[in-house]
Amino acid sequence: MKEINILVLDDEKVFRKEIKEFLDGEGFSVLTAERPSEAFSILSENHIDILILDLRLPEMDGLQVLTKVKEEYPDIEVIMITGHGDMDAVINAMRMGAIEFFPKPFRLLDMRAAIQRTKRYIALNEQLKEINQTYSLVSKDLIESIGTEIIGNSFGIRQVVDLMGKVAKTDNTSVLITGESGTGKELVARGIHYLSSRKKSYFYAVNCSAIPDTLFESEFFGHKKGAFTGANEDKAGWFEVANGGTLFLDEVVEMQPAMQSKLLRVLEDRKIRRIGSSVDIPVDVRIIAATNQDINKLIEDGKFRGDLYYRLNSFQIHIPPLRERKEDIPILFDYYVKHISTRMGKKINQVDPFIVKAMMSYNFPGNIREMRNMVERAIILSEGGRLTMKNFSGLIAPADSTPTTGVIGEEIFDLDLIEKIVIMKALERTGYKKTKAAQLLNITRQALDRRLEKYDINL
Ligand SMILES: Nc1ncnc2c1ncn2[C@@H]1O[C@H](COP(=O)(O)OP(=O)(O)OP(=O)(O)O)[C@@H](O)[C@H]1O
Repeated sequence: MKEINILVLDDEKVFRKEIKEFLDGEGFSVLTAERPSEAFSILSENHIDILILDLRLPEMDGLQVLTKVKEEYPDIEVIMITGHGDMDAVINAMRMGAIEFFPKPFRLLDMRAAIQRTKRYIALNEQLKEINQTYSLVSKDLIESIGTEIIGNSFGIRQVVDLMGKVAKTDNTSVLITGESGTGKELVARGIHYLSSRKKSYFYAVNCSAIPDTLFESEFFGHKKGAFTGANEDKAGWFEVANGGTLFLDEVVEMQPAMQSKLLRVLEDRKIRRIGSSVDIPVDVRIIAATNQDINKLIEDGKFRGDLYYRLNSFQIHIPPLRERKEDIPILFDYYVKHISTRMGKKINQVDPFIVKAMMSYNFPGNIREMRNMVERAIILSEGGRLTMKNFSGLIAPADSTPTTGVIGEEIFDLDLIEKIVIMKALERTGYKKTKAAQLLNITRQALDRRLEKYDINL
């Protein structure tokens, strides 16, 4: 742990001397100040981790000093020293972010224990900050808005984040985000919204595959009371709700052809009309659409309108699958282990290096979502602070972690291991559809289930 620098601000000379001698003797580096002005000049020139602050001071009181310190040096932890009967001030100080308080007189040993606690807290905070800064490609503000970080270091993901920032500078340009399931399409869409001038209005996400055909039109455009049976009152549609903001259309290719035409018209005219109404309502919405399907093929097959595609595709962002940016795998793994274990309050201090090795040769059909779920499950299963291959049942141990029996060099002779590898390959090829995988393996579905159980492969 790094050295801790302490500043003591107290107008009592004897107290300053006594506490400095004691804390120096405990190995801390200690500076002292008699008045707030002196303390602020020390703070401006030195790195201080902990401020021990008396409540009653000349020039300004301790609470005012606390407010100023928290504003100007938010990372400094403050331990308040109070007199007896200052309970209101203590409550205020704690509310304003003081970490501990001590009524005078107190035992120096108790102060040492409080500093040790604060030291551990500072170390934990720095660790968290490190996690947050490591390979996060977006700013702290954006992380707060979109609710998570965008982690990675590959050319592919850097390019995605770069395009996200560029298109966010435009106001109306429609965006089409393509990429397999779990690659982060919604995350990128949120990023565009919160980086853009529309960030103060709604980001409204709609999963087009989840809306029954009969409800599509009223959900998007709203309706007037009495427009159809069940329309008991006037209702705004999503275009109106998201007015001024961004409408994210996930799985856009699932829209019925009639709705596709209506969406195209809105994109062209920038106005909508509620069902049953004759009044046009202007809408100012950026559309971000996403799909994990081959949209060109759907156009060829007549399932998606080419003209709508060209309209949506003013700007395209393709997110490559995780298997095509393998250098992100160790980074994401590291991030999720730290992040999830901290969230669960479960300490992981030993990680089997074969896990990342196995992940590097795994295809991740479910991309980052699959990685996150895999790590979460493994941390739940882990025991004694150790993360081992046993906790990752879907992963095949790399050849050099398997027992020497059954393996010579690159060649595998262990029948069970061969069977497991072939089953995993068949599952990967068929997008983890068990019935199709069983057909490919030329066995029955029940036989596949038995083998999945035997090899402890959980899907
Ligand atoms: N680069 C990344 N860094 C950190 N987390 C990520 C990254 N990309 C995706 N995720 C996480 O992976 C999960 C899946 O992301 P998201 O829902 O955006 O994917 P999607 O492509 O929209 O999936 P689907 O096509 O199934 O809707 C989310 O929890 C998201 O936070």
